[in-house]
Amino acid sequence: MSYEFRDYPDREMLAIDLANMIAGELRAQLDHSKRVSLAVPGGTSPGPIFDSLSATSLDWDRVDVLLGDERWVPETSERSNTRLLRERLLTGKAAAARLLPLYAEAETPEEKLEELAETIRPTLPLGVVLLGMGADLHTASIFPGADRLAEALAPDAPILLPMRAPGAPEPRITLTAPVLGGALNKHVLIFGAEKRAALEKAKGLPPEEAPINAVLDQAVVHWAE
Ligand SMILES: O=C1O[C@H](COP(=O)(O)O)[C@@H](O)[C@H](O)[C@H]1O
Repeated sequence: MSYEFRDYPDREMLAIDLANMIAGELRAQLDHSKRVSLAVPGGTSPGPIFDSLSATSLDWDRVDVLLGDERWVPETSERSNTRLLRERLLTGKAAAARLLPLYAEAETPEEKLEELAETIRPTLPLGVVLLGMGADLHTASIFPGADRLAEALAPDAPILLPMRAPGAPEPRITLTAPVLGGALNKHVLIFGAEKRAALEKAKGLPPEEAPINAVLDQAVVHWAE
C-alpha cells in the first residue's frame, strides 16, 4: 500500500490547493464522461475546501455529489452532514450539481438502505473521493469496533451499510471500503498533530484496527497543522 503525503504551511493554502486538484480531476473526467461523481466527508474538517470548491468554475450540472457517510439525523440537526454539504458546497457555482442523498426520513438506516444504494449504483466507480479521518482511524463511518466493520471491509461489500459504533452517538450509514477505495481519484484530509501521529502509527495495522488503511492505497493525504 502506498500513498502520497502533502504537508501544507497552513489550512488556507491546503484548502485552495486541494480544491484546485479536485476540480482539475473532475474536469479531466468530464472530458471523457457525460457525468462524474464526487464523494465528500462531513464532520468539522472539510468546510474550507467546500468554500473554495463551490466558487470554482466547472460543469457542475454534470456532477453528482454525495457524502461518504451520514449520521442518521434529519437536516434540521446540527450533526447532519447533508446540512453542511448544502450550506458550504452546494452553493455558488456548485449549486448546479446534483445531490445524491444518503439520508431519507425513517427511524433507522436499514429501512432506506436499498433505496439509497440504488441511486448511487449508476455513479460507480466513483470519480473523485475526498475522505476525512478521525483520530481513532475511522474514515467515512467505518469505525474500529463498529458492529458491521467486517462487512464494510469485505471485498464483496454492498454499496452502503448501516453502522453503529461506540464512538458514534447516532446510527450511521456509510459507503463501504471497496466503493470508497475503488474511486478513480482519492484524497484524504487531515488537520492537526494528533491525526498526523495517528496516521503514522497506523502503518502496518490491519484495517480492522485502522479502517483508513482500507482506502489509502494510491490516495493523496493532505495535512496542515
Ligand atoms: O463523524 C465523522 O467523522 C469523520 C471525521 O470528522 P472530523 O470532524 O474529525 O473532520 C468524517 O470524515 C465523517 O464524514 C463524519 O461523519
